[in-house]
Amino acid sequence: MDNQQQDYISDRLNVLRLRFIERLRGELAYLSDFADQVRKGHVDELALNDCRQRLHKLAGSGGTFGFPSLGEFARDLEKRLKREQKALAAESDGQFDFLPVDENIADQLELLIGIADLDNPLSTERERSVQPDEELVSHGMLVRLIVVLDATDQLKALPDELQKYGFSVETIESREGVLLASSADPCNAAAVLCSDASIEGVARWLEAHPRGAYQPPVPVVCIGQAENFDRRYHVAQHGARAFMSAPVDLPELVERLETLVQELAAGTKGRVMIVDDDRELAEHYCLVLKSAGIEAHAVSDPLTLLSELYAFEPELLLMDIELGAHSGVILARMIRFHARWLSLPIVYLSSEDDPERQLRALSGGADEFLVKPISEDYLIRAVQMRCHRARQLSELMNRDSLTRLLKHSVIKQEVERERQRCTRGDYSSVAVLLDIDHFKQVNDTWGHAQGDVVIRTLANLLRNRLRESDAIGRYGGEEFLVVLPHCEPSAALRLMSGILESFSELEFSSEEEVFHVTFSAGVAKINDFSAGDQIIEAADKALYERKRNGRNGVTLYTDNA
Ligand SMILES: Nc1nc2c(ncn2[C@@H]2O[C@H](COP(=O)(O)OP(=O)(O)OP(=O)(O)O)[C@@H](O)[C@H]2O)c(=O)[nH]1
Repeated sequence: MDNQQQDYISDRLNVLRLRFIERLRGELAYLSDFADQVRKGHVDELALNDCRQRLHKLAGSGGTFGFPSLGEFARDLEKRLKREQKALAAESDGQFDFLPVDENIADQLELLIGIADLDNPLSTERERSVQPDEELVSHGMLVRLIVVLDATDQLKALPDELQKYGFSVETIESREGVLLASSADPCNAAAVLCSDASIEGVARWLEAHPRGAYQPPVPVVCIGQAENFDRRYHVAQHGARAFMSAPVDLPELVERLETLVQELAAGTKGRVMIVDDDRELAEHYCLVLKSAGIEAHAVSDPLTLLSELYAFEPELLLMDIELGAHSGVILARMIRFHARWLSLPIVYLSSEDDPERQLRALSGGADEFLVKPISEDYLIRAVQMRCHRARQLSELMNRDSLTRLLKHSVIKQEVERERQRCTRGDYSSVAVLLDIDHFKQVNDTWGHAQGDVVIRTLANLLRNRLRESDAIGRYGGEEFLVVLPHCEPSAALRLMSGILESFSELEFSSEEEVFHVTFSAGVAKINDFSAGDQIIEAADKALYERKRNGRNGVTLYTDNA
């Protein structure tokens, strides 16, 4: 997010605060009038309920917009009113139009009005948070690594080797003066690689380049000979996230880097829907989350909740408990009627702070409670953590454990979904089926474990070389299926030929012997077919054709393939 967007968010937050103050004036006038009615004995059940709901809203939003004491006072008064309401209902048994509300409530309301100093809200100024540069941390795009070279030469060959896997690699010297004076900015790197001898200097260098408020530190991967506990402890103490023994096993290192890169990207992202009938508050939360790079969407009308869920597909739902005439607890139960949303984490964001009532509300189908008012910092971190966990769970369900690519059934569905999308949008998309050549021979010669390394390496290479919008799945044992939206077959052929060449150049080693592996691919234009299965069948025919005519190449499906 650039400075302009951050400024826009700050301006919008200010507008919302001013709007809240305007609304607060109206609310206070209402409460003052209500206090009069209490003194005159002119309060009925409906009015009492209305007043309690207004206090509930103030309790939730006061602190957020710079009036924390007012919020707290409103919360206490709301509880008081709730008790009063219960007692009066039991006493009157519905016999009277007006309820004999305790005059002390009127006194309390007047006190509340007195503490609301509308001209002096507390500052809710926020720090400008620095956003992760998505291009450099997310999968499918150029991932930037920094290799810190030193006299030990342990990392000398790494830059060239890592570039073959599709990483963009920058090198710098480890000598402290050079490192600190270097123009290389580690903040935008997905990882820093160094030897164990350089770890202290690297740690100091990273300290001099702190990342943004809500970003995890740049992961450091340390490579060295340190076999003993003390050395490894020293490396961990200086912040290394991974340690690998030299000489480094390249596919293992690439895999570790891939995991770190994905964790880094996943840790800061998120897709959240906020349901709150208080429009300003909902928009405020949205803006706060957006300022930290989280996608957020606000819904104020419970009637549109389900359709908005399907349209936005959130990873997390934050919902108020009292939504005017509707209850968040019942809405949570309704959401669970739909199998699609059974695993959606639902968190109540409410001013309800009574643990007993919170527990009762949770039994309705939600997972957790966050109590309003909530600080911006806490909201962002809480959402980031929960989205991260939700994504981990969904990855477990949808991803293959060996390669972390989409599972067979998921990638198959993706082909059909893309067919529908590109037909609707009238653009060209492509599906590619890839199969490793003579893979049985690889297993037979080098062993099954080495065969697994080859499969994982091709998965990593595909992840690095394809766009984030592309879908990559493990279709079978050594077979991969890729969906390339917005892509012409000619471009897919060029792209696959490039990946094919890189893959054939990679060196695998077993028992000191080096071997190379190739793959073949079949390409089909998605738009040419009326069902997903036909597309996969066509790509498979093209792949078979390729295998027949000499492997290590790409073939486009044509009617006579
Ligand atoms: N190591 C390993 N091997 C697997 C895995 N899944 C499938 N295989 C093996 O992959 C091999 C596929 O062999 P074939 O289908 O005969 O094809 P191929 O040897 O690749 O020959 P061509 O496709 O004609 O080039 C079989 O030996 C499977 O046992 C896996 O997860 N790990």
